[in-house]
Amino acid sequence: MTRSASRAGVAALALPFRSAPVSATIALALTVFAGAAPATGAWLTMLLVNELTSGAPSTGRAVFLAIASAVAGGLAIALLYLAGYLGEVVQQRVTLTVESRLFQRVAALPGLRHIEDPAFHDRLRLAEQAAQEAPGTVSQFAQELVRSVVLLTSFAGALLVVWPPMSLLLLASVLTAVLARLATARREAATEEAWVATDRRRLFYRALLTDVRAAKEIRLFGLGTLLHTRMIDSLATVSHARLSVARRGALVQSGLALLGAAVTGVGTVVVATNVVTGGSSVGDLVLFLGAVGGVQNGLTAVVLQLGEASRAVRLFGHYLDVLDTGDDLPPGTGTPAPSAAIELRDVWFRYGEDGPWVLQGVNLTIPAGAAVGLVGVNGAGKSTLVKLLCRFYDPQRGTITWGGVDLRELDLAALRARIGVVFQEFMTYDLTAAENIGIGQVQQLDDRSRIVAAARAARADDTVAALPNGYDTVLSRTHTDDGERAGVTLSGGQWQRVALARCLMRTDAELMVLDEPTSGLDAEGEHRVHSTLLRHAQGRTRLLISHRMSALRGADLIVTLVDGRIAEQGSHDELMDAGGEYARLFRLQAGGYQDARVR
Ligand SMILES: Nc1ncnc2c1ncn2[C@@H]1O[C@H](COP(=O)(O)OP(=O)(O)OP(=O)(O)O)[C@@H](O)[C@H]1O
Repeated sequence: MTRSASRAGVAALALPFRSAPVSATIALALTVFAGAAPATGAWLTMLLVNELTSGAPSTGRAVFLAIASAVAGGLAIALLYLAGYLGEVVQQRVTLTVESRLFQRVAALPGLRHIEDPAFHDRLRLAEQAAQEAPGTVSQFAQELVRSVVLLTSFAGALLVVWPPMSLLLLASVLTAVLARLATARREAATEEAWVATDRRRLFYRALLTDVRAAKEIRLFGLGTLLHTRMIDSLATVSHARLSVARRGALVQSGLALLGAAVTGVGTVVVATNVVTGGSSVGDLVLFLGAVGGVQNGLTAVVLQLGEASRAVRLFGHYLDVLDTGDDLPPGTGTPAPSAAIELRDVWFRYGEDGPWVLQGVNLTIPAGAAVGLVGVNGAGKSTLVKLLCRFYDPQRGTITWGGVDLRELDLAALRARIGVVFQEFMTYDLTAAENIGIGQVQQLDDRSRIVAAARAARADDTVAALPNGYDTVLSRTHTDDGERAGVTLSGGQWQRVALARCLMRTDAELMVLDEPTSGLDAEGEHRVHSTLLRHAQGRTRLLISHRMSALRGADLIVTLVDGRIAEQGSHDELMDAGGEYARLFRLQAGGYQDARVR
């Protein structure tokens, strides 16, 4: 076993004892008792048979032995059931621990690198599966092993007394079975690893088929059959791979079972012949058959569990890997200075090591308290720049400073607490309206007056107040609230106002970023948002991204981004006079509104 496999094995084995120490220990003790019970029963049966065939049997002894043998059998079964229940208790506690630790790690990842990495998602899926299974499987194996060791020790004496070579024959057949099962387990684990991406695709198609947001397109474009076919094809591919490994394993195991039966046959013939020649008693034959049956059943169970455990241990390594995943951004500890300018100096950024540069040597000063408009065609790099300001990634070259301090040196939570953003792809949460707004400042989630104030500032108050249950209405088509009342959903523009209200919950934020904040709003709504922002964000630094050029006209500074480079910057008038990219885009849009009847 490699070092990492033994580490995974020990960790998986320790998990039940860490999660539920008392239940796990009692379950183990009960299993040990249950392991000794069949051998005790077999000894008692042998004594009973010998008593009955002794020539002068005693009724009292025979009755005692019969009752004792029945009690031993009953006790063995009762103990197993009890151990089974405790095993379930342990399993539930392990599930809690595993889910909690796994998703605590995911939730604490500071940047977006891991969460955007398909390999990380593959590992996470394997980790979740394995961490659910492995502790139960490994501890079952450990219990089975303990039970079998007790059982084997108690039967070994019997086999050695009746026909010693039988022990060696059984040992040889068991070793072969163990090796074969381990090889199958390795193949099973490798198959899961090889096909996890396909399995995730299946889950993706399945989720799409039930996704309310995708439902309209799926129906209009008639995508149901396509998605269903792809989902089933993925499932069939994975099933086929699993079955082929299982088939090979079953063939090998049946061959080995036949070998075991042949060994038993040889032993039985030898002992039966001894009984005929008077070398052994009938009781000896009964004991021998009980011992061989007991040993073979016990060992078969152990070998099967061993296979499960070794497969689970290998996959459990992925769980440990996820827990060990390093932060995708090095931590900083500095405190941001209040009311300071943000400076980008020769910032170069690309998403992947081989990918194209998205930002190419950006130099920009965002003065404290200014309203800065960012303009550029699709894909120019505007949203990427916002993500760097929130430090979701670090630039490959150059620096971004706030108050003269590199963002990398600032405490990440403190940095992000200073920023309020309405992202271009903002979230619509299946939560209540109040929660949808309140999570903008999660410490104030229960502060209804603050939530209402934010909604008013974003002009979302009337809409929310008119909902069937006001601020407590669940904004969802697929979830009900605690009182089983169906949720409702908002229009695109109404959602946008709720997202804006969420951002405005951050009354202390020094930087407000609005990435396309008004694209879903009607003309009147857009005008209101801008006047709201002027009022509520006065004195704060504002970065506004919009394709509606008129929305940025009043900004203190307008910056044009072309292919990840700053092409020009200045006020609206300066840029119009310069006649560059900004003036071109502005005229293009303004031209669309010219109509002889409009003055
Ligand atoms: N997470 C990502 N991983 C890889 N590439 C990305 C990612 N996000 C954006 N890109 C790429 O970076 C480039 C710039 O995208 P960005 O979203 O910054 O543009 P934008 O100026 O905001 O465009 P738009 O006006 O369409 O919103 C695009 O080519 C895009 O494909």
